[in-house]
Amino acid sequence: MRVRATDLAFAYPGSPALFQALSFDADGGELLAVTGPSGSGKSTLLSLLGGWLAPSVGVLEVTGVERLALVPQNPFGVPGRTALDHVCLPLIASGLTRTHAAQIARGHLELLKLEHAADRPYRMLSGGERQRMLLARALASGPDLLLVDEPTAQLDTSSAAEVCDALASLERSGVLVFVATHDPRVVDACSRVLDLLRARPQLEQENHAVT
Ligand SMILES: Nc1ncnc2c1ncn2[C@@H]1O[C@H](COP(=O)(O)OP(=O)(O)OP(=O)(O)O)[C@@H](O)[C@H]1O
Repeated sequence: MRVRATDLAFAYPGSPALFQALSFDADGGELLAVTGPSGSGKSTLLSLLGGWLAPSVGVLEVTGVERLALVPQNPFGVPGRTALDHVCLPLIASGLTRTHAAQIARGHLELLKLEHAADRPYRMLSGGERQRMLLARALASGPDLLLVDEPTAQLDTSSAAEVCDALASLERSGVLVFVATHDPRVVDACSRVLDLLRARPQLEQENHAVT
């Protein structure tokens, strides 16, 4: 699978462009951090990648993606259902038996270092465990492209570190992952960085003004 963006620009109707002249290529197995200050368009770029929005200018080619998964900024779970139940859900929905689904789900929980919490209800998971469980559930849906929005936004330092380790391990999954973040620890866990600050129209004008 492959994503190729050429000279992308995006503006919401009636608003100035959030970014422009944004070009990049990405392949399966890469983990890209989408960075930039609050309001620079990180979540908006994820929406473009997911096909929920179309670029205002430029071309965004997403090829070979049969399945897409999103871990949103404020994810939620069912308080009384276990971590294993949550991760099994997309597998059972795709037609697997409960036993087979549980076997595969435990593998995803193990990849994200959550095997100890498999049988714990969602309400008893820490913030970092919830975030990792939701990453495991996203992986269980078998995505080619995974979009993750601000995974450490509400976490303390040690939970954020666990999530960063989990994100780094996704590189081995072969999935193409985009992570919107302004957390430098998440950026460090990623293999590449797409900095929207560099594609900000206002900044470009300021640079022209200086030179
Ligand atoms: N549907 C919409 N219509 C109009 N403006 C929007 C819409 N969604 C977002 N915006 C605006 O676009 C800008 C970029 O929003 P976006 O959420 O993509 O930024 P972000 O970089 O992810 O921000 P944060 O780091 O705070 O989550 C913001 O000013 C936001 O208010």
